[in-house]
Amino acid sequence: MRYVKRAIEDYEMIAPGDKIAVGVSGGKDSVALLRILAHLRDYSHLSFSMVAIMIDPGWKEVDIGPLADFCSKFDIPFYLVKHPIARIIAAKGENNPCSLCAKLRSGLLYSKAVSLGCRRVALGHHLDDVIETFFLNLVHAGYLRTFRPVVYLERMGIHLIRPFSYVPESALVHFVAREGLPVLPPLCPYAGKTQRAAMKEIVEFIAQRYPYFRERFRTALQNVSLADLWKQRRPKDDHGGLDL
Ligand SMILES: Nc1ncnc2c1ncn2[C@@H]1O[C@H](COP(=O)(O)OP(=O)(O)OP(=O)(O)O)[C@@H](O)[C@H]1O
Repeated sequence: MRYVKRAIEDYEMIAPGDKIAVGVSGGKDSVALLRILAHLRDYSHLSFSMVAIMIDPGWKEVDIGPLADFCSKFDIPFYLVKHPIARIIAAKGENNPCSLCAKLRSGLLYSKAVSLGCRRVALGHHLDDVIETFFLNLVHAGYLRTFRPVVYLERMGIHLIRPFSYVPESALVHFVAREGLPVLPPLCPYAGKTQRAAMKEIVEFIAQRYPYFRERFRTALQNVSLADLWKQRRPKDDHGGLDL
């Protein structure tokens, strides 16, 4: 909770009167995010309201009952948006299904949020996601780049916020178990099989040797010595980072 509050403060993620849409996959991270934001809504000086939005891409049948009950218990309006993303991907014979699925899912999530009057969309990305994304971009695309705690999407007029940006994944695993939160089975057939899983192993390998690695990584992102980076390539040489 301390880390979440600090990230929210450091990056001014929540303003008085905000209505926040929480993107919920049913996985542990987004369910933990729902629980913690509901707690902050009810017991902190922050004054905001929230809704939960789940995009069902139609990979398989999922019983969302436990999640809907959980939302109702904590007074969080729950919206399920069904869209045949899985069918679209199968019809296209897509060779990068994760990227297309993520794009379509995000579009649906942001549009639903806007239609509900939400100008902030909260996502459950945590510190391990930040580090893994950095390494994915480094290794596969040759970029020093990862996602930010807050991003303004001008086209949609919304801020994406990532309140778990300072929180290591292990803390969320413990939190979810301790609170007995209702985590649904993965919606996605590719879960755990992506390139990200390989990066997870590498991050864990380094952290075993250097226990403060994750924390150091976070502070490093806030202490970039730009003057020591190399001369940048011209924009026409820019092939873009990985779409992660
Ligand atoms: N189907 C979905 N509907 C709404 N929001 C989603 C959905 N899938 C992912 N998100 C949002 O995007 C974030 C990152 O998605 P990702 O697929 O990387 O999930 P993850 O790291 O496995 O997290 P989680 O444990 O919440 O599934 C999630 O934490 C959630 O906020």
